[in-house]
Amino acid sequence: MSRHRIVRGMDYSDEYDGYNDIYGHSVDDDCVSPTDQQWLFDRTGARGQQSISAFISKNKDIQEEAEQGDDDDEDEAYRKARRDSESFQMPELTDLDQAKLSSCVDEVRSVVGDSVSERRIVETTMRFDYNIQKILDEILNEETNKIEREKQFPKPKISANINKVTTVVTTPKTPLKVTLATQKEPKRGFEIASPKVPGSPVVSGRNTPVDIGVGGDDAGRSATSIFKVSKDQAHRNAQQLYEQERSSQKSHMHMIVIGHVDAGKSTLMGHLLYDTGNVSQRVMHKHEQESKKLGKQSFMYAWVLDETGEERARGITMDVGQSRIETKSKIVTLLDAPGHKDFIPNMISGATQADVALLVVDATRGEFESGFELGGQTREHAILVRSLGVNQLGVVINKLDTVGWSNERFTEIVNKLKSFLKQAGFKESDVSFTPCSGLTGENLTKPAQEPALKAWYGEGPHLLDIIDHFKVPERAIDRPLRLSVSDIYKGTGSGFCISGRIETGALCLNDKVLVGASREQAQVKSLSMDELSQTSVFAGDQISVTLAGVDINNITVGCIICDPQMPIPVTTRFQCRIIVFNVKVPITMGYPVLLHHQSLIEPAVVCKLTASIHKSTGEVVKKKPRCLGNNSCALVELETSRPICIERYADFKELGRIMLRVSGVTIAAGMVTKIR
Ligand SMILES: Nc1nc2c(ncn2[C@@H]2O[C@H](COP(=O)(O)OP(=O)(O)OP(=O)(O)O)[C@@H](O)[C@H]2O)c(=O)[nH]1
Repeated sequence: MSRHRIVRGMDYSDEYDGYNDIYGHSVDDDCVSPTDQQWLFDRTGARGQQSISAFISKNKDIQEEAEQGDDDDEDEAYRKARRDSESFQMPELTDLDQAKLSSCVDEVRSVVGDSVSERRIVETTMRFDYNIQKILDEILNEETNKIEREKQFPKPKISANINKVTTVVTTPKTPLKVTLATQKEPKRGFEIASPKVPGSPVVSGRNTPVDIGVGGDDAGRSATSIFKVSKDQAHRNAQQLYEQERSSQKSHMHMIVIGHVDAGKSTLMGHLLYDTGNVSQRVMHKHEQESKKLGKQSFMYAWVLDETGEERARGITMDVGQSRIETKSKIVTLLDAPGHKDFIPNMISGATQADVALLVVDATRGEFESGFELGGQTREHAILVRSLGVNQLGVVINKLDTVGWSNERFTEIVNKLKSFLKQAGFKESDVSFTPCSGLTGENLTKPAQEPALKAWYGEGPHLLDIIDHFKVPERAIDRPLRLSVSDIYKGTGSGFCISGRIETGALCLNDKVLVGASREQAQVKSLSMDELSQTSVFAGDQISVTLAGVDINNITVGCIICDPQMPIPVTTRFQCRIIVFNVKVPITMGYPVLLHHQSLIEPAVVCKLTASIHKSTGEVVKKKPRCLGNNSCALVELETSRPICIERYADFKELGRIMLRVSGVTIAAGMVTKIR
């Protein structure tokens, strides 16, 4: 079973088999961590590092490579290019005037859109001393006059024969008749069903949002008549395009690396990147010298992915680090997740992008136990990734050097994990176990060299083999576009950029899309993947997009960008089937939670307990229960304070999964069954 499957024409009851597979078994109560530990965690005085000093003394300094290129020159060239492209000088203003100017520019833009240059708006604003009424009258009158002039004196068009000047009458653009007084507030798609919604995003007015209703399982599924897209976009055969563009390339996969804090995830990935030639000797030498200066040489490989000063100073990963490696058969993007429980929201956001996962456990005596049995993150991470649809798992029994490469310790850990992972919903055939040491590099990219390990493991698969043997999930390319936004930032040119993962469908340059719950229309101005520009991107790709024609305030992390011909439902209320993991207080009606859906984190309340259901059979055990306790399974309704984009699990598995958290603890995971 894959995370991205084509569900059109599928028997949904079959799909729910997978669901029972995940949630049909109980999970021990201590799967989530206690919440009352200190926020600031410092592991630099980490425990159980018996062989680090031995490693450091054995590990020869990495030789510095000859300097390659000059970063400073590149920076200067970049800065110069930026200066050249920004030749228009903004007036020098006080902070107050600057704020007044920005608000006037926004206001004018909301009426005239992109048809008038920034320079003209700024100059007119200065001329009319921030009087928005006068500025708009001036700009709109000028626009109308321009169009009238063009009507009377159409521009001559030079024909192929340069001696003969042909006059071509151009169709004038519709005059901009809008004035501030008559300007109607554009209707927001989500206002219909949610009149009481507070703090809804502003709509820019550059492109009126599509008014296609909110809520209901078919909400907004037929906007074709309202929103026109190009013929190419309307009739595109995405699967064919994918085969044309990608058939000669290696398949691409995203792998998240999870596990309890300090299990050695970053060190393992850093060393793997170094051994596969993805980190130069020069960079590694720099990390080694700098970490040595701070007395943290054991973190030198972790520094490859832990890039921020705070991460390095505290010796923990805080956000998901990204890098890529190439194996024999595929290209793999590595997502190094933070292990500490305070950063689980970041880990969840990373896991939503993953196709497969690598669970790293520390074999050191006492350390495996605290990560697995005593409320650590080993269990919670495994359950979270499974709940998010990841079903292939590689388990790395790491730091085996600290137990003298003991076969008994390896087998003991494998046995404990095997039964737990089965309960969590992983099939035995989809899970593999491998012994490693991220610090010494043992069994990472070549078969075991250490005699004590070789004695019982022989030529068993090394970590790179395990990664290479993951099956690439089938991508739902021929389904409508769904792009989940994980980041928003200002690009270098016009418009702004978002990054995220294409969950289903395809996206091409100049395509029209609908954005988030406001369903504002936008156009794709550029597409890139791994900093290389693209003309088309497909399900499974992690991409950056420059959008035009939409207000940046209407895009939020976690919102979904979708196909205008087949928009995603927008709602504030939906039903889902959940399994409750571990709650201190039983769930009752009105229970407040934080809803996690893709990268979205949104406050919500459990507004109805519809029924308690049997975990394995799905039969209703009790209608309208009063409360839900640990390990129970139920149908509940959730209500969010603002409208969100969501899909039923039966329609789009990728967008029909949710997670509920309270006070930093994951209390339930579920699947959307109905949209109200
Ligand atoms: N002996 C030994 N120590 C290791 C090994 N791998 C990592 N370490 C040490 O374990 C400590 C934590 O390593 P990290 O790689 O930062 O652990 P992490 O799992 O990425 O930590 P978080 O991302 O913050 O959860 C460091 O001091 C490493 O040097 C190993 O294979 N053997």
